[in-house]
Amino acid sequence: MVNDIALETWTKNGETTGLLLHRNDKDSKPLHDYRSQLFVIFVIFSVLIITFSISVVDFWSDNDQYVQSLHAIIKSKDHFNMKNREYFDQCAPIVSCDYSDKYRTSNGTCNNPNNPIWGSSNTPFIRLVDAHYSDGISKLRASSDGKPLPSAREIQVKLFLNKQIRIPDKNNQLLMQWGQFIAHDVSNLAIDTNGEDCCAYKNQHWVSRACEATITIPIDDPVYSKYNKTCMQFTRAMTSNNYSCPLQPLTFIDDASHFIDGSQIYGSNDNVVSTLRSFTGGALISVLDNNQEFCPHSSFESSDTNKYLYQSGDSRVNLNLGIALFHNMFLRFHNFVAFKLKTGNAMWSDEKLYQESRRFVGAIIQHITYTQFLPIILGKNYTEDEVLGGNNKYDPTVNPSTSQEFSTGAFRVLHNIVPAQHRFIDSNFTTVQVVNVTDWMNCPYLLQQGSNYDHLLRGLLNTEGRLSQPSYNSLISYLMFHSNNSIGVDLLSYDIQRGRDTGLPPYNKMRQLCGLPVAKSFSDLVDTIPTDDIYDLETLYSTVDDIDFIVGALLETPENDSLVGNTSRCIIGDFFYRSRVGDRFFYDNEGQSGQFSKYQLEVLKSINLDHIICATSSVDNLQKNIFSKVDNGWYSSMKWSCSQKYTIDFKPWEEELYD
Ligand code: HEM
Ligand SMILES: [Ca+2]
Repeated sequence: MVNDIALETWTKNGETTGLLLHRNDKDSKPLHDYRSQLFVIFVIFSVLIITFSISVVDFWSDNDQYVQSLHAIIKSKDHFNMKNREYFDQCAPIVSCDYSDKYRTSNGTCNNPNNPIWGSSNTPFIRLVDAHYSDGISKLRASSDGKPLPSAREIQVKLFLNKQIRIPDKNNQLLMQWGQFIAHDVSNLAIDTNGEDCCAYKNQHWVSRACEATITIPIDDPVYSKYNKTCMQFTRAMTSNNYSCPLQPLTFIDDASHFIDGSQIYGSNDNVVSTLRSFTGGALISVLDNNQEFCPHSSFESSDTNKYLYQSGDSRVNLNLGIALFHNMFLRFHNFVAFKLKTGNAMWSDEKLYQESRRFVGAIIQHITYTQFLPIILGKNYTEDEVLGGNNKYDPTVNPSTSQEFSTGAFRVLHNIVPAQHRFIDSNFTTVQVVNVTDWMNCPYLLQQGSNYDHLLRGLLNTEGRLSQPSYNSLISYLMFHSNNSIGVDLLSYDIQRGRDTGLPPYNKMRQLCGLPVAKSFSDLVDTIPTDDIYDLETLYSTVDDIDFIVGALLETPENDSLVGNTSRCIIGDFFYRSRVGDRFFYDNEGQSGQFSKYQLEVLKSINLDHIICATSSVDNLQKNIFSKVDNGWYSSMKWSCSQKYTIDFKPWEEELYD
């Protein structure tokens, strides 16, 4: 009996005295004799001891977890197999693979020999934590007391808007642009844009699924109230149902190949790939304008010359001028590499030149991301220890898929470094134009006029970035996708609402996953969030368990030399760790069919973003650290010229030499 109770008490982990008394009341016989009383005292005493030891165990296990490395928590072998099992059981396509092939497939299939569709396009984002919906299936999460959560825009207004810090960052705007470029390599969540004006139907009895989650704007909103707007257009994301795979709870599909493989340049499936290839000399199709090379134009509204859009491997190529610039830069770089490889290998076919150039470009994108970008985003030590740590052996048990928590949550925190404006800087270092980011969304033609391509690139290089902070810039906070005569939408409201749309777990759950103690009350958040913000959170949310992930993550004080707080760093670090170790074609993996030769690898490791800029633009002087802003006063001493420093040696690719 004692053992039974003790065992039950132990297994219930802390729910002790109540359980015991309840069981005694109900189950035990009246206590008549002294022996029985002694027995009760003994039991109570044991329970007290057990209770005490459990709290000690809890205390230590919390703290123990706290110091555990990220991988010990997330990398457990079965974790990912369990999470998306339904998809794999019911909907996964069957593919046939040739594992001796040296090149990646366009959609990312056949990377993992045991699970050939892991990380391929049109497969689900993986969940690190189970989906959180109020009905367990698809309805947006509610507060713990059952009431609706505060509106996403109300949170933006009360917690973030107008808290902009205008201290310039030591990093330049190019850093932000690399981040978005990589985001689009690994993550593309299709949105159900059915053309409906959802706010027009808001109060009707029935609304389409896409329109279920419009964002309520508070009546005293400092911006939207001037336009009498109380509802923000928002449509829900597509789910696996839209991909003929009905699953519950909702499961979301990544349209991009999850690997860092340049799929945003080349396309994530064979159809897109073939529309972008010229099929001569391994090159991609391009247009020449004023002696400069640009991405091909899509036929959309081509009658109006100013309204052309670029075509590339990712549908968001035209989203903003900076991302369009990067697509053009990498198109040029691919064609530059193909040309150089052809020069050294006259016999290579178009196919061979295309695949070798793509493999080269993909390797450089990984190299820049892991050695130049991540040390700034996550901090140098964290990147070295947690993301690059260990040997460079491929581990087929690691699932490389993009996580929902990374894509809809942690990586979006870096929307806080998106600047409101870009500068166009000419070769004399004079600013010739300043543009609002929000005035040139889905409208890239400015980039192609005169020397604007080089001017914007010089602007990104030589303009201080927006300091990482708990707010987004004021323009993307109400002018996203605006037209001439209408106000736009707010990116932070979208990020919060998208988190709810995709069933992201709340902030406290993410803390727990990352080894932080679960906050039992708002005041427990003090280890990661400044006190003033905790007070504000308390006025908005019913309990500490209700806080949206991105809201908590944005408020977290950045860790050491990183740009993000503890939980974002953990989730971003997890993704980039898995994306390296779980990618059979990772550029410096040893012992795999796609492995580069020793000399090729030496060259690849010596190349960085500087080389790409030098090879593809007329910018000819670059700061030693490409993502840092250098004062132009120090111009000559702080910069290296392209011809001195940034040539690329293609000799190790000349087959004749190494056959
Ligand atoms: C001018 C710069 C940028 C603009 C205008 C922009 C805009 C957007 C928009 C409109 C969305 C979709 C919102 C939704 O409907 O849910 C989005 C998604 C996203 N953004 Fe940005 N963004 C920018 C820069 C960045 C940067 C710097 C990062 C990270 C370093 C980033 C990471 C992401 C991620 C991970 C997603 C989700 C992608 C997906 O799965 O579809 N963005 N962004
Ligand atoms: Ca990719």
